[in-house]
Amino acid sequence: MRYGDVTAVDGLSLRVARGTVTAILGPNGAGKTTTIETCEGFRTPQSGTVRVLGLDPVAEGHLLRPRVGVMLQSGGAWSGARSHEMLHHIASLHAHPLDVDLLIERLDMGSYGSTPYRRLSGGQQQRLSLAMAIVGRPELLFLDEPTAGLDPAARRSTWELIAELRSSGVTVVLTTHFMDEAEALSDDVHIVDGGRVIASGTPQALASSGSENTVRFTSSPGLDVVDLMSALPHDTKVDEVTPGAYVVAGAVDPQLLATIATWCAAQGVFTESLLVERQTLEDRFLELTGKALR
Ligand SMILES: Nc1ncnc2c1ncn2[C@@H]1O[C@H](COP(=O)(O)OP(=O)(O)OP(=O)(O)O)[C@@H](O)[C@H]1O
Repeated sequence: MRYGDVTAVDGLSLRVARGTVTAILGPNGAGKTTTIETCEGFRTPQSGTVRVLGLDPVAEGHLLRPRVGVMLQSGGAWSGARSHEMLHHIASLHAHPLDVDLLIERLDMGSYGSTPYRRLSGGQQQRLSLAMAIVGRPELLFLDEPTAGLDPAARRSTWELIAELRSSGVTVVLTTHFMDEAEALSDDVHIVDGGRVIASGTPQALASSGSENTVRFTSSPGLDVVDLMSALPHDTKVDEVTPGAYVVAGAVDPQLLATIATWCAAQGVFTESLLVERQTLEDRFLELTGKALR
């Protein structure tokens, strides 16, 4: 998929099994939204093949649309429409919609039913978009960053809803920047970078597929991680995940720990709480892409 001179997705290949939750992870600009919008039929790829429920999403979009629910990253609703009107309208377009009032109650949307879409908070817009995506009882659901901007309670309840949909046989494809979300929800994870899938597997298999251990330490914020990387063996990645909290991913051995401590000493700073841990999915993502997720 190209936008003018920009190649957004190139040779990306993935398959989603029915009745599963698949998470597409990747740094900003990796091509996740482009991939998902191509599967939804909103974009026509210049080359390659896309089949969704066995159908061509562009040429056979009219057959696909009644069977698929879509939650876009933003927008997707008329700015002046009131949220309950929107939901009733979308429901009326489907043959066997969910009970709208029950859905409003389930998603805790009762208090802002008559508020126009443009006046809703970001989180409320997200809830409405999710409701619009599922009200038609889709067989397949595309969710582009479904929990971005949600408070922790709303995020948890969205996770519960996605798990319930999966239990009832719905296939879900979602993009996310949250590793815990991918780990908690998905059967399969595809890590995308530079428009390609660079790793795939279950969250557990992916986490354990890289270097066995990872090193975490805390020190002064803003250390020069590029300089630290140059002191460490080739292929070792270092990232400051939050100010003063560092993660080192690579082949961990006693010499590596000594080098980190020596390098910190040369900067005149302490290495505090130096820990060797098993790799998480987030560490593996960092190792593969060289980029922190958020
Ligand atoms: N409408 C567009 N016109 C031109 N370039 C675009 C357009 N949409 C996306 N791109 C480019 O295509 C590439 C992939 O973008 P895409 O939105 O698919 O990434 P993403 O993985 O979803 O990113 P994010 O996590 O930031 O949402 C980026 O380089 C982006 O700048």
